[in-house]
Amino acid sequence: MPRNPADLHVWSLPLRNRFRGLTVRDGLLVRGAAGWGEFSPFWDYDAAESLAWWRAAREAADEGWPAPVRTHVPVNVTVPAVDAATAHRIVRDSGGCRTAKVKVAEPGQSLADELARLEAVRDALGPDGAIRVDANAAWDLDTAVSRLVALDRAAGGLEYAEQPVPGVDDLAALRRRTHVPIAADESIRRAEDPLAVARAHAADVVVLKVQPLGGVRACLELAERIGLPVVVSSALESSVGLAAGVALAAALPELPYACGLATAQLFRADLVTHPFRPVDGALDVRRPDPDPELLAAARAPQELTGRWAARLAAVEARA
Ligand SMILES: O=C(O)CCC(=O)C1=CC=C[C@@H](O)[C@@H]1C(=O)O
Ligand SMILES: [Mg+2]
Repeated sequence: MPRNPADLHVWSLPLRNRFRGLTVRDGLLVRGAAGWGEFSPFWDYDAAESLAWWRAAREAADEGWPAPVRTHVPVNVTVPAVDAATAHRIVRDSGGCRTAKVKVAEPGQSLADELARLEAVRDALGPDGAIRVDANAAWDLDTAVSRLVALDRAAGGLEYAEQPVPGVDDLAALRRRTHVPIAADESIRRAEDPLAVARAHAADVVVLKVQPLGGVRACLELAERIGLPVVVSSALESSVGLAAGVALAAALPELPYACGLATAQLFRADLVTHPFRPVDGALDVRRPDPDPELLAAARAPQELTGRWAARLAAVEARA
């Protein structure tokens, strides 16, 4: 069904540090009977791959989400591939997060940069915090084996390594060659068959993201079928989109790990008056509405709005 243009808002918000190669994040909000949904596939996702993201936005706008079973969601602070001093500050100012996820394998950076970052994060977190790393599938198997030895030592122990290598077979092989637990992210969210990870015993933990996996209900069903511990992470959404991740984390029967949903901290501005910021290392389970003034301030330039309209039309043609 075509949407009323008044119910669609294209936004663009600056990030504090480069993340996933981006310094600005943009997306589209859609309003329906159940509230606001967010559609914000990264620009390297084509129309076919963006369809799941649109399903998630439609679920938020038209149906809403299943009831929560908890009132708070423990979260990790996300540390981009920044220098050690910045990493230290990000962890210190994280709102009490006891888990840090540190980006590694950034193009142009050395192992020494990563070791310094991890040491700084450990220093800021103290001895009892948990540190995980995310390599976004950048290493080959042998590199991953040796890097994890060094990073594990610098961090004073790693909780897990997220997607150190690309494929399911390599994840499974790496898991046999390291004592660091393995989490699968891209092998779930960009895979033809997200259950292959479980069949191949390729991971100890799976990362689920609401938009790329087609909504909160789709993720709950997938979590049940995968049968491995789940970490809910954001896809770098505004706080309107983050609410869907929070709803998933709040509805999962078990939540043994901190979730990667504290990414509002990576934004310089947001669309809601009270963005999702951790207090005592956890987010409140709630669903904030966008603030009209903040929406107006984040309004995308006309050229970008046109590109999102074209993108949405291409995705809807496939829906
Ligand atoms: O998990 C987190 O702490 C934050 C979310 C996060 O890291 C990501 C969000 C969006 C895009 C991805 O490159 C990245 C990830 O790989 O998990
Ligand atoms: Mg990841």
